[in-house]
Amino acid sequence: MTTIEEGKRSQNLHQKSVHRDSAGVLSMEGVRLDHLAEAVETPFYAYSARTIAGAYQDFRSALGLDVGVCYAVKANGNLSVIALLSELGCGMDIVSGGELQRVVAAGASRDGVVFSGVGKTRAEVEAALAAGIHQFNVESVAELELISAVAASHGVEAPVALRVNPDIDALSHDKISTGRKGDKFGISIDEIASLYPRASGMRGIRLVGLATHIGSQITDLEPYRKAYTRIAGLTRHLRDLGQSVTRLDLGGGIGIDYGSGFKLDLRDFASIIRATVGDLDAELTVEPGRRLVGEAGVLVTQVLYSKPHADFDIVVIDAAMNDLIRPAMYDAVHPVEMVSSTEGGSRKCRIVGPVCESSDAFGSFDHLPELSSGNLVAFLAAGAYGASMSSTYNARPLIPEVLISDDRFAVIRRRQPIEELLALERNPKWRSLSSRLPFSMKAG
Ligand SMILES: Cc1ncc(COP(=O)(O)O)c(C=O)c1O
Ligand SMILES: N[C@@H](CCCC[NH3+])C(=O)O
Repeated sequence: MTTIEEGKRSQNLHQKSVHRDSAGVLSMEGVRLDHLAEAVETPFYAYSARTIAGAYQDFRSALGLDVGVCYAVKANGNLSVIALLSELGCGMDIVSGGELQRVVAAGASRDGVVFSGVGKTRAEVEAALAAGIHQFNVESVAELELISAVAASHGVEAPVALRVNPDIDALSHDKISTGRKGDKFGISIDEIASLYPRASGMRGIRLVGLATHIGSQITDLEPYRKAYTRIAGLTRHLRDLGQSVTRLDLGGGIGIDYGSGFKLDLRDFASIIRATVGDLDAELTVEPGRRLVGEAGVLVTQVLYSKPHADFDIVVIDAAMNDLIRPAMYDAVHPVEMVSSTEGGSRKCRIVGPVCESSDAFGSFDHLPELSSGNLVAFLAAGAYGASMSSTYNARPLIPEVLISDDRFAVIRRRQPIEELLALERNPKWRSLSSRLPFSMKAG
């Protein structure tokens, strides 16, 4: 990932969800973002339904119909986004009971759900079994044993793939790499050959195959080639041992363009899949998140104040790290654009949010005009891991999300009224632990 000092303008505005209309105003599917900012108070996220659908179709046409696509819900779990992808035929990759509830509430098919994650609880396993999901991607022996016991106690079999840690460096940011030895994800590739036959004999387990996921925002195909080659070798080895391996889940992680002008070509990704695991006659699945929704979203925000310095201005906007944590957490830089283009020179600025942390900063930029109070700016490529990672730090309410489709918009998450949060804190309900409560009544 780029560092915070390398803030860029978007090199390919036309490839993104927004364009400049004839008046020079940033628009999404015919909706002017300045008009939207009058209808929905800033800051807010706006997503283009057409761009999300287009991103899904890109996967479909690159991979062909025989590779399943499960959307990694963590990237953007808004029900309208899940529903949009599900209606197009996309399956879902979840990592928590909450995401399962979201998928069910959005009306997505439960038999298209894959459940990943290192810390599935008994309650989550029970909920997923009751929902009849497609597959558990199991990340440890202890988790396998829990699923076995829970499924057997309910008299059902859990469809299980073992998530392999292939010990491959995805060459992405350290904090979002998941497939190196020592990362917390998956089961070491060295252990799988002995574990697989044991797992296939466990009660309550229907072992269907292998899964892997090496990291996120991957911009180099070689790690995929290496990881999938290892998975192919392992599959052949297991089959030589007489084991049945019918499904391979190849994970997600395909990167998007955050302003460099470069992103992986999905047809090259598809070629690697075909070259490595394509001849294994297995059901193949990929789990993209960011690549399906990232470029579809913008964060629209307003300048509050500008503080002039000798060489640059510190520009305080009304969005902050609690709304978009990626710059603070990964030193990521999202391309920024004025909503209304202005003629004239540029002035170096450092864009910061109002939160009381020095890391509440969005980057340094030198392509923008001198910014002043009331100017609208939009951070691009903010559809993934934006709203879904937001928080209420500094008692800032969660901001609205808006879906735009063909000249129309719908508010799909409203600004969270602080009163809702305050009610419980103001009136704590005291209870005694002496009475044993059923699980469903526990605090929470
Ligand atoms: C198991 C799993 N699958 C899929 C994804 C989706 O990743 P991305 O949004 O980078 O495609 C993630 C996140 O890294 C993940 O942990
Ligand atoms: N949250 C990360 C991606 C993590 C993907 C999930 N393992 C980001 O914003 O880039």
